[in-house]
Amino acid sequence: MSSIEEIDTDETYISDVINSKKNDDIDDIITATTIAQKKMENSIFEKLSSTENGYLIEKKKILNFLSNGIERIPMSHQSLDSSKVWISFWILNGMDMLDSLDSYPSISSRTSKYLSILQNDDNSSNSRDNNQGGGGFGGGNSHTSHVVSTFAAVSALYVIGTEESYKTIDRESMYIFLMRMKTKEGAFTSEDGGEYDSRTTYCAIAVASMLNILTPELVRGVADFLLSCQTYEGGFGAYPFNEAHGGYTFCSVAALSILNCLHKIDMNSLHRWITFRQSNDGGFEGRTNKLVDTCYSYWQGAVYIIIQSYFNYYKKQEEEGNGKDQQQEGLLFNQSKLQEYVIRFCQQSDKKYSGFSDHPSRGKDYYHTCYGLSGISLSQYNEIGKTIQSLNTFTNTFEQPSPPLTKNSANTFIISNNNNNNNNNNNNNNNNNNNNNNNNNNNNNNNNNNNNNNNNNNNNNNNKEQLVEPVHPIYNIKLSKCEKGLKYFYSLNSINSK
Ligand SMILES: CC(C)=CCC/C(C)=C/CC/C(C)=C/COP(=O)(O)OP(=O)(O)O
Ligand SMILES: [Zn+2]
Repeated sequence: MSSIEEIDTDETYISDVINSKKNDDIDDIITATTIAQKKMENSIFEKLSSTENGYLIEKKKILNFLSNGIERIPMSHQSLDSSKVWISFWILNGMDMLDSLDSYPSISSRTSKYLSILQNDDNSSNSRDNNQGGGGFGGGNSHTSHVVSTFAAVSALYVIGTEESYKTIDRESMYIFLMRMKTKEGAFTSEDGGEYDSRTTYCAIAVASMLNILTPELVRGVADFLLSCQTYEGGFGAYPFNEAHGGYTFCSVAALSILNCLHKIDMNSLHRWITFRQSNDGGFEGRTNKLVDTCYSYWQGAVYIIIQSYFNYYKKQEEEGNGKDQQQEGLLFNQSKLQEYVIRFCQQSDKKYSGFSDHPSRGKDYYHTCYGLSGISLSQYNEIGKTIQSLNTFTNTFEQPSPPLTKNSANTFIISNNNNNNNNNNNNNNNNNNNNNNNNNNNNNNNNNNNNNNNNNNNNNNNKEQLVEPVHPIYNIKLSKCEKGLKYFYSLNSINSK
């Protein structure tokens, strides 16, 4: 994850940039971010001129990196002790997206057992009114429960997808825990006495929906809280009046989708905001005028899919009314450029290992490797939105999940060298993102992106081994594992809410 402090602002470089400043135009104002952006563009130019980095996902080496991490976490990660559960999820999910986890049954079983140790399921002193007690998962050994760690643990157990992993979860104590986290504002706190925001609220709602404990009592007031986080820019902040941010926009929009409340969002303003978040580098930025980062390939990418799925839902109804068949188009962002950013610029490989970094000149890590793969996956399946329409609660079909997309049935989109030539040309016309919200001329973005995608569509079916498994945009879990888990938990009795 990036922050201003992480940006290397060496003084010679800054003075070079300042000296090259020609006039007082507002676009020439120099900040830490504009300098970091310039540096990033330079490292992209270097990668473009070197033959080293190609367009292929180095699946075997990524698998080496991930499977090695489950055995031994490097010393550099020791500060992430409270994120052990997250590291488990990033690694397992990465392996699963490469369709390899199930060939390592011992890893799955050992991780299930490990995660069960992190669960605080002792409810002996619990009532829904007191503010201490059990339920949920902690982030590391002997840690108290945290809603975000709980989401990671439940997701990891879903990814493992065995009876052993499902049975690890104590739904009764989980429900008590989540109800205890609920605030009068309709949000959920992170832990007893902790902070609340759209991220902790998404985690609670996602967990409850995955475990079939999403009761009316639990969801009351939640949509209103999330809706109040939408900003004048169109994206969502962590809480009301906070700056719009990709991570929190994902949380709000994904949770509102689970709650079947997408129609209450100012969708045109959200769509406009997110359209400006794909930069000329191909990657997504999280906020206006900030750097692109690999992890937003998922956080923002998923929101694009949800928006598209929402628009398609209404379009479909309209077209069915007119007796027309629904045409499947490309996605609403430039799929080719996104894949190029992640694979060509942010894949960091040596002889044995490979993974993704946030920016082109940085080292790989498990977090960006997981979300890089998720983002690639979302951009490879043009019909993903159709699947979530039946998996999500537009039609309240949690009880009857539809068959997942498979590699064979999907209309896929994989980057190749040929695509890149097209893209370079398109990119000149496609003034995709000036990071400037005042620039209404850029409203043609989507058309350009769609044209670009459509030009490239189905050009590349010769390279199916470059596909990453399709993931669910709302849960970031492989569709087949999502369906399996939902079927299991929705075959159990729903929770007794009072
Ligand atoms: C389910 C779950 C846990 C969701 C979390 C979603 C979330 C909040 C993701 C944001 C991750 C991120 C790159 C933060 C950096 O913010 P920054 O302000 O340092 O970076 P910026 O410059 O890109 O804005
Ligand atoms: Zn990141």
